[in-house]
Amino acid sequence: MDIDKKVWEVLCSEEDISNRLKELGQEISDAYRDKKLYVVSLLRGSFVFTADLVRKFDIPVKIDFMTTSSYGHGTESSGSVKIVNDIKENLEDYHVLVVDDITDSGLTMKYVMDHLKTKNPVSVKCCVLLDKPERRKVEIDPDYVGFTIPDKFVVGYGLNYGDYYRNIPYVFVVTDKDR
Ligand SMILES: O=P(O)(O)OC[C@H]1O[C@H](OP(=O)(O)OP(=O)(O)O)[C@H](O)[C@@H]1O
Ligand SMILES: Nc1nc2[nH]cnc2c(=O)[nH]1
Repeated sequence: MDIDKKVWEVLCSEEDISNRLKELGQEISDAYRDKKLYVVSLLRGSFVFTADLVRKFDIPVKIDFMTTSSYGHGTESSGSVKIVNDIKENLEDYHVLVVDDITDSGLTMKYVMDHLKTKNPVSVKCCVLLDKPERRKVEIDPDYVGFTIPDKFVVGYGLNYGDYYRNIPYVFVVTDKDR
């Protein structure tokens, strides 16, 4: 895909995202009030979403990061998820909320949640900004979803294309100029 020969179509604007994050932040705060919450954010894609989401919480929270990788520079999952960097903290006694930018095939989230369960937390749930259920290869139904989106490769707000565009403050899809 040569991105210069494409049209950018905004799918979730900055305003859409900001409004939805306020709702999600409240919902999650209410669900975990008086519980010990540990957010585990999956780098690299979720760094923008996590930073904005946790600032909407009105409860205390611990935050750590794992680096996972399965797409490389392409638009299709390699099918195998790598944990490039694991978290160091002991999760016993904590309710874990895994935060990621997108669930597509579901392979990353399933793999990470199964991995974190071996660390004996009280519970493991997940929150994703974008859910693309049409693409699922494994059974997973995210607990908190910002937006359910169609089967399109999306970019921006943390999501990359060829290692670029993560800093664009909204989510967009790329389509052919002559469409
Ligand atoms: O549901 P899946 O098909 O597994 O896809 C979702 C994963 O793909 C992307 O990560 P990627 O492996 O591209 O690494 P990145 O976070 O560095 O962008 C994205 O950030 C999710 O973690
Ligand atoms: N940038 C990007 N990464 C992904 N990883 C899984 N699905 C997607 C997607 O639609 N866009």
